[in-house]
Amino acid sequence: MTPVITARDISLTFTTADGPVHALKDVSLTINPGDFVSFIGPSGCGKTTFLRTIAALETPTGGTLSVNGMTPDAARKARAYGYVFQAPGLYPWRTIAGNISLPLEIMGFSRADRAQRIRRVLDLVDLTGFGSKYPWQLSGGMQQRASIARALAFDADILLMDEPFGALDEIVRDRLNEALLDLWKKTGKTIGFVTHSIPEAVYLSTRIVVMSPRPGRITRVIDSPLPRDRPLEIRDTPEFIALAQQVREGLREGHGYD
Ligand SMILES: Nc1ncnc2c1ncn2[C@@H]1O[C@H](COP(=O)(O)OP(=O)(O)OP(=O)(O)O)[C@@H](O)[C@H]1O
Repeated sequence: MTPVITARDISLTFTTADGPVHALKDVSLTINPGDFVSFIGPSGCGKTTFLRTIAALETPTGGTLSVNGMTPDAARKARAYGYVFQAPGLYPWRTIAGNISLPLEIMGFSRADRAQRIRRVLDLVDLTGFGSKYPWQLSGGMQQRASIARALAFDADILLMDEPFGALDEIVRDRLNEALLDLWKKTGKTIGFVTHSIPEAVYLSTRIVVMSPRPGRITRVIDSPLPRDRPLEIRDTPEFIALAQQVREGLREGHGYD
Protein backbone atom coordinates (compact mmCIF):
# COMPACT_ATOMS: atom_id res chain seq x y z
CA MET A 1 0.00 0.00 0.00
CA THR A 2 1.48 3.39 -0.99
CA PRO A 3 1.23 5.76 1.98
CA VAL A 4 -0.76 8.96 1.57
CA ILE A 5 1.49 10.86 3.95
CA THR A 6 5.09 10.04 4.83
CA ALA A 7 6.95 12.19 7.33
CA ARG A 8 10.62 11.46 8.04
CA ASP A 9 12.42 13.23 10.88
CA ILE A 10 10.38 16.39 10.54
CA SER A 11 11.63 19.25 12.67
CA LEU A 12 10.30 22.76 12.87
CA THR A 13 11.89 25.43 14.98
CA PHE A 14 10.25 28.84 15.20
CA THR A 15 12.51 31.79 15.81
CA THR A 16 10.91 34.09 18.36
CA ALA A 17 12.02 37.13 20.36
CA ASP A 18 12.40 34.82 23.38
CA GLY A 19 14.63 32.40 21.46
CA PRO A 20 13.97 29.27 19.39
CA VAL A 21 10.76 27.25 19.94
CA HIS A 22 11.12 23.61 18.96
CA ALA A 23 7.54 23.00 17.82
CA LEU A 24 8.45 19.65 16.19
CA LYS A 25 11.50 17.46 16.58
CA ASP A 26 12.24 14.31 14.55
CA VAL A 27 8.61 13.48 13.85
CA SER A 28 8.30 10.37 11.66
CA LEU A 29 4.96 8.91 10.69
CA THR A 30 3.29 7.03 7.85
CA ILE A 31 -0.39 7.43 7.09
CA ASN A 32 -2.03 4.91 4.75
CA PRO A 33 -5.06 5.46 2.49
CA GLY A 34 -8.32 5.33 4.43
CA ASP A 35 -6.64 5.72 7.84
CA PHE A 36 -8.29 7.84 10.50
CA VAL A 37 -5.35 9.25 12.46
CA SER A 38 -5.82 11.33 15.59
CA PHE A 39 -3.15 13.53 17.13
CA ILE A 40 -3.48 13.95 20.87
CA GLY A 41 -1.31 15.68 23.43
CA PRO A 42 -1.17 18.69 25.73
CA SER A 43 -1.16 22.27 24.55
CA GLY A 44 2.00 23.19 22.71
CA CYS A 45 3.07 19.66 21.69
CA GLY A 46 2.93 20.60 18.00
CA LYS A 47 -0.33 18.93 16.89
CA THR A 48 -1.53 21.94 14.95
CA THR A 49 1.95 22.67 13.62
CA PHE A 50 2.24 19.13 12.27
CA LEU A 51 -1.17 19.33 10.57
CA ARG A 52 -0.25 22.72 9.11
CA THR A 53 3.03 21.28 7.86
CA ILE A 54 1.17 18.53 5.99
CA ALA A 55 -1.04 21.26 4.51
CA ALA A 56 2.00 23.34 3.42
CA LEU A 57 0.89 26.16 5.73
CA GLU A 58 4.22 25.79 7.57
CA THR A 59 7.60 24.74 6.19
CA PRO A 60 9.69 22.27 8.19
CA THR A 61 13.23 23.30 9.09
CA GLY A 62 14.37 19.67 8.74
CA GLY A 63 13.29 16.28 7.42
CA THR A 64 11.23 15.19 4.45
CA LEU A 65 7.49 15.10 3.98
CA SER A 66 5.45 13.70 1.13
CA VAL A 67 1.70 14.05 0.59
CA ASN A 68 0.14 11.90 -2.15
CA GLY A 69 3.68 11.30 -3.44
CA MET A 70 4.35 15.03 -3.84
CA THR A 71 5.86 17.84 -1.80
CA PRO A 72 3.27 19.42 0.52
CA ASP A 73 3.30 22.53 -1.64
CA ALA A 74 2.59 20.58 -4.84
CA ALA A 75 -0.12 18.63 -2.98
CA ARG A 76 -1.76 21.89 -1.87
CA LYS A 77 -1.77 23.14 -5.46
CA ALA A 78 -3.23 19.79 -6.58
CA ARG A 79 -6.01 20.27 -3.97
CA ALA A 80 -5.02 17.07 -2.19
CA TYR A 81 -6.77 17.97 1.05
CA GLY A 82 -9.67 19.79 2.63
CA TYR A 83 -8.97 21.61 5.92
CA VAL A 84 -11.43 22.09 8.77
CA PHE A 85 -10.59 24.59 11.53
CA GLN A 86 -11.78 24.72 15.14
CA ALA A 87 -14.19 27.56 14.39
CA PRO A 88 -16.56 27.06 11.44
CA GLY A 89 -15.40 30.33 9.84
CA LEU A 90 -18.49 30.77 7.68
CA TYR A 91 -19.17 34.14 6.06
CA PRO A 92 -22.32 35.55 7.69
CA TRP A 93 -23.45 37.35 4.53
CA ARG A 94 -23.45 34.16 2.47
CA THR A 95 -25.92 31.32 2.76
CA ILE A 96 -24.67 27.85 3.69
CA ALA A 97 -24.72 26.90 0.00
CA GLY A 98 -22.94 30.18 -0.80
CA ASN A 99 -20.23 29.41 1.75
CA ILE A 100 -19.67 25.92 0.35
CA SER A 101 -19.65 27.38 -3.13
CA LEU A 102 -16.98 30.02 -2.46
CA PRO A 103 -13.83 27.85 -2.75
CA LEU A 104 -15.41 26.13 -5.78
CA GLU A 105 -15.97 29.54 -7.41
CA ILE A 106 -12.34 30.46 -6.74
CA MET A 107 -11.23 27.15 -8.25
CA GLY A 108 -13.34 27.83 -11.35
CA PHE A 109 -15.97 25.08 -11.13
CA SER A 110 -19.01 25.70 -13.36
CA ARG A 111 -22.31 26.79 -11.84
CA ALA A 112 -23.96 23.44 -12.61
CA ASP A 113 -21.03 21.48 -11.18
CA ARG A 114 -21.10 23.65 -8.04
CA ALA A 115 -24.82 23.08 -7.52
CA GLN A 116 -24.42 19.34 -7.85
CA ARG A 117 -21.43 19.26 -5.48
CA ILE A 118 -23.21 21.41 -2.89
CA ARG A 119 -26.21 19.06 -2.94
CA ARG A 120 -23.99 16.02 -2.51
CA VAL A 121 -21.95 17.36 0.43
CA LEU A 122 -24.98 18.81 2.22
CA ASP A 123 -26.46 15.34 2.04
CA LEU A 124 -23.20 13.79 3.34
CA VAL A 125 -23.25 15.98 6.46
CA ASP A 126 -27.01 15.61 6.88
CA LEU A 127 -27.85 19.24 6.10
CA THR A 128 -30.10 18.65 3.10
CA GLY A 129 -32.56 21.54 2.91
CA PHE A 130 -30.34 23.98 4.84
CA GLY A 131 -28.42 25.36 1.84
CA SER A 132 -30.51 28.54 1.68
CA LYS A 133 -30.14 29.32 5.40
CA TYR A 134 -27.59 31.78 6.78
CA PRO A 135 -24.95 30.59 9.30
CA TRP A 136 -26.62 32.41 12.20
CA GLN A 137 -29.81 30.42 11.58
CA LEU A 138 -27.95 27.17 12.39
CA SER A 139 -26.74 25.72 15.70
CA GLY A 140 -23.00 25.53 16.42
CA GLY A 141 -22.92 21.84 15.56
CA MET A 142 -24.73 22.43 12.26
CA GLN A 143 -22.33 25.25 11.40
CA GLN A 144 -19.39 22.95 11.97
CA ARG A 145 -21.05 20.33 9.75
CA ALA A 146 -21.40 23.02 7.08
CA SER A 147 -17.69 23.79 7.35
CA ILE A 148 -16.94 20.07 6.92
CA ALA A 149 -19.19 20.09 3.84
CA ARG A 150 -17.18 23.02 2.47
CA ALA A 151 -13.93 21.07 2.97
CA LEU A 152 -15.43 18.04 1.20
CA ALA A 153 -16.87 19.90 -1.78
CA PHE A 154 -13.88 19.64 -4.10
CA ASP A 155 -13.50 15.96 -3.30
CA ALA A 156 -9.95 15.81 -1.96
CA ASP A 157 -8.84 12.38 -0.74
CA ILE A 158 -7.45 13.80 2.50
CA LEU A 159 -9.36 15.65 5.19
CA LEU A 160 -7.30 17.54 7.79
CA MET A 161 -9.28 18.58 10.86
CA ASP A 162 -7.85 20.77 13.63
CA GLU A 163 -9.98 20.24 16.75
CA PRO A 164 -13.19 20.69 14.80
CA PHE A 165 -15.48 19.83 17.72
CA GLY A 166 -13.45 21.37 20.57
CA ALA A 167 -15.85 24.25 21.12
CA LEU A 168 -19.02 22.16 21.18
CA ASP A 169 -20.82 20.61 24.14
CA GLU A 170 -20.47 16.91 24.76
CA ILE A 171 -23.88 15.84 23.51
CA VAL A 172 -23.45 17.62 20.18
CA ARG A 173 -19.90 16.35 19.99
CA ASP A 174 -21.05 12.73 20.44
CA ARG A 175 -23.47 13.11 17.55
CA LEU A 176 -20.88 14.75 15.33
CA ASN A 177 -18.37 12.01 16.15
CA GLU A 178 -20.91 9.41 14.99
CA ALA A 179 -21.70 11.44 11.88
CA LEU A 180 -18.00 11.85 11.06
CA LEU A 181 -17.37 8.10 11.34
CA ASP A 182 -20.32 7.51 9.05
CA LEU A 183 -18.99 10.03 6.53
CA TRP A 184 -15.51 8.49 6.70
CA LYS A 185 -16.94 5.03 5.99
CA LYS A 186 -19.03 6.32 3.09
CA THR A 187 -16.24 8.32 1.46
CA GLY A 188 -13.11 6.28 2.32
CA LYS A 189 -11.16 9.50 2.93
CA THR A 190 -7.89 9.61 4.83
CA ILE A 191 -8.40 11.77 7.90
CA GLY A 192 -5.91 13.60 10.13
CA PHE A 193 -7.67 14.84 13.26
CA VAL A 194 -6.34 16.94 16.15
CA THR A 195 -8.06 16.53 19.51
CA HIS A 196 -7.58 17.04 23.25
CA SER A 197 -10.10 14.35 24.11
CA ILE A 198 -9.00 10.78 24.85
CA PRO A 199 -12.49 9.25 24.27
CA GLU A 200 -12.85 11.16 21.00
CA ALA A 201 -9.45 9.96 19.75
CA VAL A 202 -10.17 6.35 20.74
CA TYR A 203 -13.70 6.36 19.33
CA LEU A 204 -12.75 7.80 15.95
CA SER A 205 -9.30 6.52 15.08
CA THR A 206 -7.68 3.58 13.40
CA ARG A 207 -4.41 5.02 14.71
CA ILE A 208 -3.72 7.32 17.64
CA VAL A 209 -0.59 9.44 17.67
CA VAL A 210 0.35 10.61 21.17
CA MET A 211 2.55 13.71 21.27
CA SER A 212 4.50 15.51 23.95
CA PRO A 213 5.84 19.09 24.18
CA ARG A 214 9.25 20.80 24.58
CA PRO A 215 10.27 19.72 22.02
CA GLY A 216 7.10 18.63 20.20
CA ARG A 217 7.49 14.94 19.36
CA ILE A 218 5.65 11.65 18.99
CA THR A 219 5.82 9.47 22.10
CA ARG A 220 3.52 6.64 21.02
CA VAL A 221 1.63 5.44 17.96
CA ILE A 222 -1.24 3.15 18.89
CA ASP A 223 -2.99 1.05 16.24
CA SER A 224 -6.60 0.47 17.19
CA PRO A 225 -7.95 -3.07 17.27
CA LEU A 226 -11.54 -1.75 17.24
CA PRO A 227 -13.71 -2.62 14.22
CA ARG A 228 -14.48 0.19 11.76
CA ASP A 229 -18.18 -0.14 12.56
CA ARG A 230 -18.45 1.56 15.94
CA PRO A 231 -21.67 2.37 17.68
CA LEU A 232 -21.26 4.95 20.48
CA GLU A 233 -21.83 2.15 23.01
CA ILE A 234 -18.45 0.68 22.05
CA ARG A 235 -17.09 3.20 24.55
CA ASP A 236 -18.32 0.97 27.38
CA THR A 237 -16.47 -2.14 26.19
CA PRO A 238 -13.28 -3.44 27.88
CA GLU A 239 -11.37 -3.06 24.56
CA PHE A 240 -12.22 0.63 24.37
CA ILE A 241 -11.34 1.25 28.00
CA ALA A 242 -8.00 -0.59 27.59
CA LEU A 243 -7.17 1.53 24.56
CA ALA A 244 -8.00 4.75 26.43
CA GLN A 245 -5.69 3.52 29.18
CA GLN A 246 -2.86 3.08 26.66
CA VAL A 247 -3.35 6.64 25.44
CA ARG A 248 -3.33 7.92 29.01
CA GLU A 249 -0.08 6.03 29.70
CA GLY A 250 1.44 7.50 26.52
CA LEU A 251 0.52 10.99 27.70
CA ARG A 252 2.01 10.28 31.12
CA GLU A 253 5.26 9.04 29.55
CA GLY A 254 5.55 12.42 27.89
CA HIS A 255 4.67 14.04 31.22
CA GLY A 256 1.82 15.51 29.22
CA TYR A 257 -0.83 16.04 31.84
CA ASP A 258 1.27 15.79 35.04
N1 LIG B 1 3.98 30.99 14.25
C1 LIG B 1 4.59 30.65 15.39
N2 LIG B 1 5.60 31.37 15.89
C2 LIG B 1 6.23 31.02 17.03
N3 LIG B 1 5.88 29.94 17.78
C3 LIG B 1 4.86 29.20 17.35
C4 LIG B 1 4.14 29.50 16.14
N4 LIG B 1 3.17 28.57 15.96
C5 LIG B 1 3.26 27.73 17.02
N5 LIG B 1 4.27 28.10 17.84
C6 LIG B 1 4.72 27.40 19.07
O1 LIG B 1 5.00 26.05 18.71
C7 LIG B 1 4.58 25.16 19.73
C8 LIG B 1 3.59 24.16 19.16
O2 LIG B 1 2.36 24.84 18.88
P1 LIG B 1 1.07 24.11 18.31
O3 LIG B 1 0.02 25.15 18.13
O4 LIG B 1 1.43 23.28 17.15
O5 LIG B 1 0.67 23.15 19.52
P2 LIG B 1 -0.65 22.33 19.76
O6 LIG B 1 -0.22 21.01 20.28
O7 LIG B 1 -1.50 22.35 18.55
O8 LIG B 1 -1.32 23.17 20.92
P3 LIG B 1 -2.88 23.49 21.20
O9 LIG B 1 -3.44 22.19 21.68
O10 LIG B 1 -2.80 24.52 22.28
O11 LIG B 1 -3.48 23.97 19.93
C9 LIG B 1 4.02 26.03 20.85
O12 LIG B 1 5.03 26.24 21.80
C10 LIG B 1 3.64 27.31 20.13
O13 LIG B 1 3.71 28.41 21.01
